[in-house]
Amino acid sequence: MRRSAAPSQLQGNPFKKPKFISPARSHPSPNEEVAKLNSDIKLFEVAANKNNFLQPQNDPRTCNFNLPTKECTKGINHGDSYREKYCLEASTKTTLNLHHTVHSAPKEITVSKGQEEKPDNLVKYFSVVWCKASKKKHKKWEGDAVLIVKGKSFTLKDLEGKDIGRGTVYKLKELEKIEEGQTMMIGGKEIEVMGIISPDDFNSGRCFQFGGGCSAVLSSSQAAKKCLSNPFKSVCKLSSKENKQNSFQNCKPRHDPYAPNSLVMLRPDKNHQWLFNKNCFPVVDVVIDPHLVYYLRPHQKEGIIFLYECVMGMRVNGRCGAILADEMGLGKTLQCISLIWTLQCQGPYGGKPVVKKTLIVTPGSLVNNWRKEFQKWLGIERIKIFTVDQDHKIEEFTKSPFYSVLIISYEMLLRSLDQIKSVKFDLLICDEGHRLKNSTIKTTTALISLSCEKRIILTGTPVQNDLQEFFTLIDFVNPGILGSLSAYRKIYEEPIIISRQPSASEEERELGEQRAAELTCLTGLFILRRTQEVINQYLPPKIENVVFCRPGALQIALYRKLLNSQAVRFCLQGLLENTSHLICIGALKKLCNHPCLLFSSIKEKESNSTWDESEERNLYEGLINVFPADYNPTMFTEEESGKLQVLSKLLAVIRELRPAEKVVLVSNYTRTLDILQEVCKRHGYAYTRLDGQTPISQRQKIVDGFNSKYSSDFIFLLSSKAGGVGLNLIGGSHLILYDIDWNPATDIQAMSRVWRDGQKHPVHIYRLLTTGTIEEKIYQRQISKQGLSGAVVDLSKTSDHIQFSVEELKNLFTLHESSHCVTHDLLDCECTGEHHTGDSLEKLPMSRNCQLGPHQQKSDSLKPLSMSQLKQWKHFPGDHLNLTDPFLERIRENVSFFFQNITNQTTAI
Ligand SMILES: Nc1ncnc2c1ncn2[C@@H]1O[C@H](COP(=O)(O)OP(=O)(O)OP(=O)(O)O)[C@@H](O)[C@H]1O
Ligand SMILES: [Mg+2]
Repeated sequence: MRRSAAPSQLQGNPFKKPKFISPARSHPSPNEEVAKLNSDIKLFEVAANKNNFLQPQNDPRTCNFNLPTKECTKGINHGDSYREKYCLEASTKTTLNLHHTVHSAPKEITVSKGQEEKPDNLVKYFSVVWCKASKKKHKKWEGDAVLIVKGKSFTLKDLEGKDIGRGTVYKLKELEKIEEGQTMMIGGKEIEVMGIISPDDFNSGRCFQFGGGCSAVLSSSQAAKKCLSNPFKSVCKLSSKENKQNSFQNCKPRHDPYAPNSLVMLRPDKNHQWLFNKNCFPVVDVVIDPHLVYYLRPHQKEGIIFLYECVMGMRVNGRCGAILADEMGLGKTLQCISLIWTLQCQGPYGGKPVVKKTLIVTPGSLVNNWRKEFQKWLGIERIKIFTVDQDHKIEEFTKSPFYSVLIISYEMLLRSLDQIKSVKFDLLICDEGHRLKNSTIKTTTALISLSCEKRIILTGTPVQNDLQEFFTLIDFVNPGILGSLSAYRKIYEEPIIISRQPSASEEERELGEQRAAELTCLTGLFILRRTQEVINQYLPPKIENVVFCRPGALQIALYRKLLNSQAVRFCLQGLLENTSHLICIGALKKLCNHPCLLFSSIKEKESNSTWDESEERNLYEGLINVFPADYNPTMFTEEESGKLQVLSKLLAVIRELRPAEKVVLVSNYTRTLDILQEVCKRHGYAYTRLDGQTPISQRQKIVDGFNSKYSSDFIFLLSSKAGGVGLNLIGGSHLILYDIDWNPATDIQAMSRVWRDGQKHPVHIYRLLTTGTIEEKIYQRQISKQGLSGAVVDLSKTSDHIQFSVEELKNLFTLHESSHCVTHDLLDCECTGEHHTGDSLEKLPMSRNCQLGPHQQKSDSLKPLSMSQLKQWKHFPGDHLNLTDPFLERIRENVSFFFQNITNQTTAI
């Protein structure tokens, strides 16, 4: 009879475990087994030589599929349904460990206890698998059970202790000679005997799913609660000598793998066992704490499985690194916390915890956010975390065995590297890890020098846009996997870059594409990126507006004067130094924010002793005369800046229409924030502020204060570059980007602070741009192809890194005074700017540039828009008659044009 695997073979049968023999010994002939394993290892080598690091899988749960080279590139962006999809496309050759088990317990089986036969000397116990008696050829074992035999009578109990059969046999002999491997019909069921259970195991209840020392049989939720309230009791406690002796018998999953919705990790295959289970411990299911599973989103469950398989070395032979590059706000923190908590209490071999100490390195402003997230999901008792700050020195952690997780900022890590090296960390997590992209920078070298093998990088920005940086990140998590840097350059980087040149031949193009596909295939095994869409359904609507604000009269006059300056003219003739254009750009940007910023700048420079020789002289000459004679920058007015006027009205209307809602106000400049702060004061708006000067230790307090429903703060002033990365500002539901950055990633980072999990209100985002000015040009650059090439996703990149041709500079240094919206003029839109309701943007394929090839380009969502996508947004001039949005209605007077897009639209906004 051919049977499909029984649950015990799939998931582990606790009472089979005492009989477990490691793969190397389980075979009747050890030599044969070794020979087989060796051939497997050779297979790996061949695969590795072909740059294929996939492991063969013998686990029946494995989904097999071939990876067609071209399709491989998609693997890097696993969608929510990737397992399912690939499983359906099953074939038999190569295998990816894209499998996990989410069980639903059979409903009809209920928990019962105390029904055991009273054991006496004649009683024997067996672990069995069973199925209903049938004459079918292909039968399927239906479950594991315990067979209790007493004289001529028998009882069959399922793993929750419930009787599923009982009776007597006619011949005593039948029951007397039961042995392992035997199949027999009993009480209308066919059974196969898997092993003998000791009376001790039966009596203690250990042979049952939930049996504890006291043989209490709990329902799954009770069991989960029990584990949670005593996190260190169960598996972790089995370290005393006495307990060790029993540990083989005691090994069972910490949580019920069969409970409804349980999240069970992949069981290690033979090769993994061969490599990592030298002590031949029984294999135990690793089950995510049901308390956490309850909260996890589907993509987060997938993410945890992915991280688990990576760090356990199950995905790539012998490599334990992973990059979780989920877009911002997808809950990378929770996924890591779930992983840490799991590995700290469980392991596949004998249930022994895999990880004792974890090191989390994160930007300073997020140190306390991590602590908060640990507390949010696990409470304060389950896991002892230590955060390093001014009041908590690292020595406290190194000297105490009490803490299992250390959270430290990158800066502090450098300062205390020696102490950190003295601790053995089993897991290293680098949050916002894109900052490790350069292997020569100190932080990266410091982290590389740590001996920890299991390494995870978390980043919200895609990592494959710069191939050099890509190598560094990959090589950090899985050292050596791409070979040496020089080989990598030759094999991948050069052909890929050449293939992207417009002048590339067909042959070069094809080669580049294939290499890119291969590289993606290879690294896709341990890089996971999901896009914002996976959580859209949990988020409220997002109303995104690009608001083109008319410049004030003083702004226009000053703008004209600046463009006529000698400095700008020289720039356009290519006559000035490399950086001169940056000074001109800087001045124009200041002016757009508010003329008083420019005024202060000029005054500052003038008072400087080097003024006469300074480059600014050519730019600022005569400018001061354009300001009114008695101009006082501290007495600035709102009318002097188009954007400030709009902002002021916007704040007023939000206050009026949504008095309970709060606003995050973002600028990249501290001086601009000063002005915005002054506006808050003048209008009596309560505010709070976080910028580069805010001490790290204060930051989380400020964030928490603002997010609290009891806070009276109306406005959160945020310098996005200084500390916006990774922050959760869900207390605010309106976000105003007061100025624009060259790098769309900076703006996207800022915008993602409010539209994230936990947000209760519809989110309104306003991006303010001054009509016809450099701000529009920067925006166009962000959304046009040119803007995407290179500087897109790197937060450290600014205009300093962007090269401009004279032609581009000419365009930058032009003021379009008569246009309502130059950006719209460029869109090639049929509408006359009257009112255009584009298709919903969600329907359109989005693109984000990536050096790894065209196949990548249609997958992401939190990305800079392209021009054609913007065209699909609703757009209309400020004087349009039927503005349905009450907020826009109130600011229209100072606005020349709007673009609007709504995500997750519902009727109530
Ligand atoms: N399953 C969930 N249910 C409810 N809230 C969640 C869930 N997962 C995450 N969150 C919350 O969502 C917010 C964003 O999560 P998190 O900070 O981990 O995002 P992230 O992926 O690290 O984003 P970023 O790249 O911006 O740092 C947090 O407040 C977190 O507590
Ligand atoms: Mg984060």
